[in-house]
Amino acid sequence: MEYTLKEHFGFSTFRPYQKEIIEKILEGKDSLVVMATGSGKSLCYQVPPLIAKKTAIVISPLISLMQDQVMALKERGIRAEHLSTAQTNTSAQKNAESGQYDLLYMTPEKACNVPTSFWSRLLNSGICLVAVDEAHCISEWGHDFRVEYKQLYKLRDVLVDVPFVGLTATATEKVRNDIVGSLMMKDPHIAIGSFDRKNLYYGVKSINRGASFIDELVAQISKYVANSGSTIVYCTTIKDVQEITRSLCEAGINAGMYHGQLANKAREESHRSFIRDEVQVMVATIAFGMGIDKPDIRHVIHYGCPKSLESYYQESGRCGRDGIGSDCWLYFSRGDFGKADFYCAEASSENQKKAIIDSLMAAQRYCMQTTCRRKILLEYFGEIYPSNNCGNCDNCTNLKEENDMSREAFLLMGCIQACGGYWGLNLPIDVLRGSRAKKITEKQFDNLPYHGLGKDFSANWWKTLGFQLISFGYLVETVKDTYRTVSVSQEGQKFLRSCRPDHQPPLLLPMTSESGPYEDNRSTAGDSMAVSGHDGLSQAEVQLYKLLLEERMKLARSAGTAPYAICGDLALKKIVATRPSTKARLANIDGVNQHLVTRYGDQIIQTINQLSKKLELSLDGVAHIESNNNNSKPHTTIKQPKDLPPAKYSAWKMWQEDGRTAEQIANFPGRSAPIKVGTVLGYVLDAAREGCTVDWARLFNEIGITNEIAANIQAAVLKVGSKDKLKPIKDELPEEVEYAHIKAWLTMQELGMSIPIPSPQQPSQESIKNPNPVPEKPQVVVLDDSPMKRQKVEVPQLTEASLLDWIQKFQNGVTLPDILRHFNGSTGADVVDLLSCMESDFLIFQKNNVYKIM
Ligand SMILES: Nc1ncnc2c1ncn2[C@@H]1O[C@H](COP(=O)(O)OP(=O)(O)OP(=O)(O)O)[C@@H](O)[C@H]1O
Repeated sequence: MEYTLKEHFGFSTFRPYQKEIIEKILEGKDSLVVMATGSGKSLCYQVPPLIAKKTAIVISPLISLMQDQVMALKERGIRAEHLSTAQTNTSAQKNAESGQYDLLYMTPEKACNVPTSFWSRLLNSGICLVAVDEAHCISEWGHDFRVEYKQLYKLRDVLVDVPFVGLTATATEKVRNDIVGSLMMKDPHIAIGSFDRKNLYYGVKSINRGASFIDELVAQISKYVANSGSTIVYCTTIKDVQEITRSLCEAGINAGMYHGQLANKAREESHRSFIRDEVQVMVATIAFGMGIDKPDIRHVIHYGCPKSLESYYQESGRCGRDGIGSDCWLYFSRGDFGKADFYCAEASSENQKKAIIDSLMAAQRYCMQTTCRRKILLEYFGEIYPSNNCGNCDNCTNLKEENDMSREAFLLMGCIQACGGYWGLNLPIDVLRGSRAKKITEKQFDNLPYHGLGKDFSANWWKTLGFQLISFGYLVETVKDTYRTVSVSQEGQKFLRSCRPDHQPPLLLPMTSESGPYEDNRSTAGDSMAVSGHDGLSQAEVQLYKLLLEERMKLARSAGTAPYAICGDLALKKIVATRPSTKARLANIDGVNQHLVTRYGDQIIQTINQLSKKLELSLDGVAHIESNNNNSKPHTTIKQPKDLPPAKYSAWKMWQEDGRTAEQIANFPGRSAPIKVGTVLGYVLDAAREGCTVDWARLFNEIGITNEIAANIQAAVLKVGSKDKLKPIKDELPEEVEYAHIKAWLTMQELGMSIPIPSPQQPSQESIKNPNPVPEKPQVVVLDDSPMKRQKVEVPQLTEASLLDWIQKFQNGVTLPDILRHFNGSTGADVVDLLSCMESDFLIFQKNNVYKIM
């Protein structure tokens, strides 16, 4: 499975749930997969056909979505095709029948209407699964119900014993049950992942609609465009789409437009040019929806509040699907919340109407609350978020001023209590604002002492305060059927008891854009790059990245495909950070698949060589860029990490960014007294542990860690069996191996990186000093702590076949020291050279310093 993952997708590890789901499918079990957008669901049905060597049928709701997926799969060397009205290849169906595709995409209509003979023939060739993508379309409770999806159960009669897999990014329990029932799943394996999109930054801002805001938006988007990556601007009306597109184009930004009134052809063209990076910005209504399978969208902007949090989660979820930090900004104006009647026009029953209003209220609450946005979103979907501060939304990153709201809180809570505590927020607010509506006079709420005391503030202002008091626990919201009521909590009662009409104890609440202006210290434009920017790449590396983006664009154009299908942004950043000089090193980068190496490898290596020379960048460093998808924050940073003292940070900066040696830093003239070289090195290693990028190849070179030394340290660590104490390790090593070597090697290991072995073209210093360090005659060696523990081994001749043969014997792989010891009659450089060639030919691969057979 891991080999298939690396060969075709370029990744070396599975994401959470992927492996177990694939295993279940291969066992023939029906499965339901409910995982967030961008979490890697597709891989769960894309890997099994490559292992089982049988076709996977994928039911997908949109032709454009199928086309994009087929395009990307072909770029990974996978045989994929779609059967739909848009298919121009007349023999596709015949080819499919004879099992010529690994993945065959079909619309539900097509799947239900092809003749049974088609299925029989394909069954003969072999079908390993039927995947129903966007499976929530099956359910009338889902937000995209498609009646044709309901017919899919009929395939069960024909495809007996074929496992069915339902996949969706949003599904309530009702929807889940519908999927399982409708697809007649038998005791399915159910995998439900977290909905937290850790790499997304959520921000909200209240705006005044109009020309000046649009100017601001255009200025902000032009910064995004300059920094590469795609942007979607979602608007609530077609008029807004047209206006914003016009403003962007007038500012020279290449923007496309997508909405329901465009002709089909124009929509397809818009979609195509966005996918292929011919336009960087798409301004659209929500019609630009489910079919967007582009992994490198860096910004999703909502101009106007969406009608529900479900829609917001879906639409903002198109952002950063490749796991790189990306931004979701929502700009709302007060008018957005007055659209309930407009949305309710679609409702056919009273219940539906209530549900629509409720959804809009939830979106309004999301906009107005001052607590963690991620928590609000996740808890809305029933997931418990364990912290009150995610550190990646505006409310958690902005220092907001606090206001004493004691009097206003006293009025609102007092009024809610006086009205009985069984209304929503609207009625008590109307009472405070002095309304004499029938509902109020009938209940004689106009006689309450609170009546009219709050007319200085708008209803929205009071609502914001109400939401804040809910989020701080002074009010509680209760949902019964579809009604929400708000009452005073125990905490609120305590506050009320301590109040007198002329005096209330202080109650500090953060200022909101409604309760008073606040400065967003991570303002919408420039600073957002701090999250979605270039992850600790140096200036020269950013330049290299931009040049490689252009090269990727050229490759994509000549191949008639999308740039992301050639190579994802994250893998490209890793290429930039490592600057591989050989195809083997390129192949070893996470995200680089065999097809990419075989097809474009030479060209990429040549380009990197040329551009790196021009930008004075060294080759063969170690990448330290991570996606933000697995809980972890990006490792690389150019800002000072919180836990790194300034002295260490400045030593690291001088070493890594200014290119000084540890010795130069130790004796830097600006210092009051010189410090030890070892101390500087220790600082650099501490900085690496705190997430700062370190050019390990340079460090190893500077302190003299050769291939041999690295191999010796690894062997000593294995022998000692612990990395906690340095002395026992040092005692196992030759005199010339220093503590500094051991510390550097261990730190690199701790950070999960591979040894920067000098490339074959650049022989290690060791091999220059001592060109033939090993005895010429084969000899007998005794290995004490390696996969071949206590075996006597005849030292064999080093050839590709003998090396392959030998590695093959060890299921858990072998380390470089193991190989060096086994092929003791060959020089280290020869072994490394051969290993590199075999890696670039995808015969073997390296993970955590262990070589395994592909
Ligand atoms: N094991 C992995 N390691 C690294 N990246 C991965 C892995 N699995 C998937 N990805 C990447 O994650 C991104 C999102 O994957 P995918 O398209 O499968 O998500 P999804 O869950 O199907 O999203 P959606 O709900 O939008 O369809 C892709 O760029 C994919 O290449």
